[in-house]
Amino acid sequence: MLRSTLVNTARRHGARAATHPCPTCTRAQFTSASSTTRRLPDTQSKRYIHAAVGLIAIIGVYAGTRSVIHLESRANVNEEQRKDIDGTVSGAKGSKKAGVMSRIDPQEDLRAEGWEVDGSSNDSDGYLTMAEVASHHLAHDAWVVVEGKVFDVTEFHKNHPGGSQIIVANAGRDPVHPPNTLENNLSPECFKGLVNPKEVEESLRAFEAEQARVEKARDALPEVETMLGLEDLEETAQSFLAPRVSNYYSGYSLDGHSASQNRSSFRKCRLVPRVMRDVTSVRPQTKIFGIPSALPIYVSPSSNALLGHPDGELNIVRGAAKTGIVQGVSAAASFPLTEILEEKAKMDEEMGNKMGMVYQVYLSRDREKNVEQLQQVLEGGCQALLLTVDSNVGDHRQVTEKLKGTKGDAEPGIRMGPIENEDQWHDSSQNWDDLQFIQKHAPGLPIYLKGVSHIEDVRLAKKHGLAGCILSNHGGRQLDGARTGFDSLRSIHAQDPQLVKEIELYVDGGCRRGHEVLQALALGAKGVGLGRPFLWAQAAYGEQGVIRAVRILEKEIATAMQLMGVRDLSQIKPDMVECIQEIWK
Ligand SMILES: Cc1cc2nc3c(=O)[nH]c(=O)nc-3n(C[C@H](O)[C@H](O)[C@H](O)COP(=O)(O)O)c2cc1C
Repeated sequence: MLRSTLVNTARRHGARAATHPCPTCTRAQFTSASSTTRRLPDTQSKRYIHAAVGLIAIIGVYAGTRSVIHLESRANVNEEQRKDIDGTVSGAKGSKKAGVMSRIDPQEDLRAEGWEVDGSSNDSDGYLTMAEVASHHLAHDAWVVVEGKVFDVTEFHKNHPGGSQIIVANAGRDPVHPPNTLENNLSPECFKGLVNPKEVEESLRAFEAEQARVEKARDALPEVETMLGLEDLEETAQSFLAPRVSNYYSGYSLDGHSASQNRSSFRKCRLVPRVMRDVTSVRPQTKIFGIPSALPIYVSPSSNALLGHPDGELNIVRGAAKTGIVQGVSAAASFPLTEILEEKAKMDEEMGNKMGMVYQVYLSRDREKNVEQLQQVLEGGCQALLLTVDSNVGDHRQVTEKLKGTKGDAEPGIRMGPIENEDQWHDSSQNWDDLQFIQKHAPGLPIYLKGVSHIEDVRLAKKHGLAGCILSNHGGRQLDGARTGFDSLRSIHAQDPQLVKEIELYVDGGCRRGHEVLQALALGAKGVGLGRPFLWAQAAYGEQGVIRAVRILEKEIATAMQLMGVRDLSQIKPDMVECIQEIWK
């Protein structure tokens, strides 16, 4: 009976969970060959996988301390399943369905299935309470609940491909995780026991209510055509997304100095247009990372698009393909790379044209993980590699660590423990010698270093035969106080204008207007990356939001080109931008 409760709960997380698993645990599975894993018994596993309830599972990372959310659609629940589900619910609430609450040892079934149950329980029915689970919320003592099962993830989180913090941030709670992902990567000893189904049901209900609210709010949004600037898209998305999602997207490290300066650094420049030139038609086309692009912009790789919208990164694939811009896919994307590539293949066919896609990687402490990843990237046909080098340790987003214990978040009062940098996907030993390893395992792929600030590092990148650098402070999400990408470009251009011509430079961080793109181009950048704007756009309007964001920028870029008196991007010269000390308010 208990098992049926669990299975029914799992059914509610069924079919799409199998195809849209937790991004981070997808990558855990991707690397699971070498780890000690314990699969669910076959029968149970099959029932989970074949369950027909539509689920869109989202595991979200929210700024620094990260959160897990799944969106579930019950639209395709058939009558039989609905009875099952409702029966489970009413059973859990003490209905006439006998058994669920009256078991002496609810863990017996699980033992029979081969789980090691240590007999932990602290309520009269033999279950663990959520209060008990909540007391294990620190990096060195971390439990999570998945489908009513409690796991000790203290050791596991250190190797979690999506980073340690996502697990630690969810320690002590039920992150409403899809079945057959996290638990498949845990050894039997990690299993601690079961949570009372009543409590599991309550958390699902709260989750469903929140999902219904978001869906309703999204349906009531103004037409996408009313969005006139990128900031409209951001405001619109923020108006209805859950605080933890907004907070994750807008999040920054420590005091947010770098994040706010990203925006303001563009205001330290004035454009100096040329006049009386025929600019009846302008050509904003260029190459980004060596790939033809309709505009001198690209989607900067940003994790967890699924947090904001059930189609997540797939929205960006479609929007980028339809508008002809290059998409940077994050190593921490919510969808597995295979699914993103499948969507790309569909779009390539539909558009009769190969869209541009590049993949972002972090160096793992376990290089074997990178080898598998790079193989997938090569086989999948990504056209360049962005190696993010500004994240050799995990981020420190105090603002969201605080949110973890505030109203609207799951368990008031819970705070993160001391930050422990044990995360395998941030390697503080990374250095220039590692480039050989990447070059060896990604033969033929142009490599760009993402997150460079210092001119000497640009010179070293050139010396090591890299295709280019992205001047960036990671959207202000890593080293707070780090110089902005645009300021780095200004400084490097001022010190060594020749260098800017000898290696491709890109900029990201804070760019929100077409004329700002031109400012960067005037100082020698090949293009500008935008991160948050595409996350907000897809969160609010899905694919249409991404298309709208690109159209807004296209119009702004084309108009700015006309007003600057340039017909194509090669006509934008350094003397057309003047940098000043004061910041325009
Ligand atoms: C929510 C979010 C997630 C991000 N995830 C990644 C990532 O996985 N890898 C990476 O290299 N950069 C990541 N970034 C940084 C972006 O690629 C980019 O550097 C930054 O967002 C640019 O600033 P902007 O958002 O102001 O345009 C992320 C940024 C945000 C906002």
